[in-house]
Amino acid sequence: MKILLTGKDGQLGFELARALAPLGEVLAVGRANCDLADADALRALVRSYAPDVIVNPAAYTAVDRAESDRDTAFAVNARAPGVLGEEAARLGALVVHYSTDYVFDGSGQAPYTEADSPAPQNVYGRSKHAGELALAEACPRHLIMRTSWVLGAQGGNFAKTMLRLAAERGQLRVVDDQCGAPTSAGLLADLTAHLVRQHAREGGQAFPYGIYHVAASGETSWYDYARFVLGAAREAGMPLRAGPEDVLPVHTAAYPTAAKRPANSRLDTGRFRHAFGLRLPPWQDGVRQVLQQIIQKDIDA
Ligand SMILES: NC(=O)C1=CN([C@@H]2O[C@H](COP(=O)(O)OP(=O)(O)OC[C@H]3O[C@@H](n4cnc5c(N)ncnc54)[C@H](OP(=O)(O)O)[C@@H]3O)[C@@H](O)[C@H]2O)C=CC1
Ligand SMILES: Cc1cn([C@H]2C[C@H](O)[C@@H](COP(=O)(O)OP(=O)(O)O[C@H]3O[C@@H](C)C(=O)[C@@H](O)[C@H]3O)O2)c(=O)[nH]c1=O
Ligand SMILES: [Mg+2]
Repeated sequence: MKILLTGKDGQLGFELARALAPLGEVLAVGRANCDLADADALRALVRSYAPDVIVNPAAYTAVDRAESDRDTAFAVNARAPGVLGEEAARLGALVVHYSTDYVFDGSGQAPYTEADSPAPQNVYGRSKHAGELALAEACPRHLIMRTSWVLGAQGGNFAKTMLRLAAERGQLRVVDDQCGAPTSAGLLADLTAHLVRQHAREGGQAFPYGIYHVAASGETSWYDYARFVLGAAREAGMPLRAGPEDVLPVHTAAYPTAAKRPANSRLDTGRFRHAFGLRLPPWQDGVRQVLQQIIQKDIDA
């Protein structure tokens, strides 16, 4: 099996390079050898490698920056998945792609299902939703995993931001009225490998292609997540100026950002768990694992 992996230096791409390695020959590309905003170059790359599977974690993920950089966000998040889909369809290849809780408007308290209509509130969310549609239309053999609040040891994320701020300051202010589930890149990569393997064995008519909500189980707010991270980091002996007790809860209105974020980022993962018979561990497990890796990296450095 030949697998083309984009975004190899991102949080998820880094973990996918590890998790996909035992399944076949993996061509892992990053920004340096594959600019996703260059549709012609992307098309040429897929044609020359002719993969059986394309795994596409590359994305424009700077949520606030996207508000003032709409064209790039759409080129990477909307157009590129369409191009990958078109080329995959010609090859009969599978495309695995990732999307976000930010496609929803975040109203209500109930977890969103795949049947709920997206209504993104920011440019990033609109570009990711456009990418879902472009891929699905171009290539019926797709798996789109909509996930939330991704964190990994490689790359940037909220947990790392909290560790950095807590090392610099004695107090942090974090919003407590946006809820979701932090999901580790390692978990998403391992789940992806299971799906790719299952597809290689029994792909075809019976395979449950489509869009799935995939996140760690449980839920939290950014505020409680920040407190959890600082508590675990302190237990592990990290030198921090601010601990969990130094995090102040604030309302979204008191923490202005360029992009509007959904208050409800809960994803109902029932469809995924039943279709593939896989369990989604609690978010705390993934956060603890990533923190251990970050701390180990610190010690090694
Ligand atoms: N991060 C999160 O919280 C969430 C992410 N997702 C989705 O999951 C997927 C993986 O996200 P994650 O790993 O966290 O994202 P990262 O931002 O960690 O990684 C994305 C990678 O894509 C690369 N990239 C961006 N633009 C281009 C381009 N024009 N050409 C080539 N490469 C490019 C980035 O490079 P560079 O660093 O140089 O820009 C980076 O290496 C994405 O589809 C994202 O939308 C879904 C929900 C939550
Ligand atoms: C740094 C910081 C953020 N916040 C708030 C802002 C925001 O509402 C929330 C999270 O901030 P961030 O900017 O780190 O997170 P953000 O970049 O919005 O994270 C999102 O990224 C994209 C790619 C996704 O797909 C989403 O699932 C989600 O993970 O916390 C504070 O309240 N205090 C702080 O000190
Ligand atoms: Mg961010």
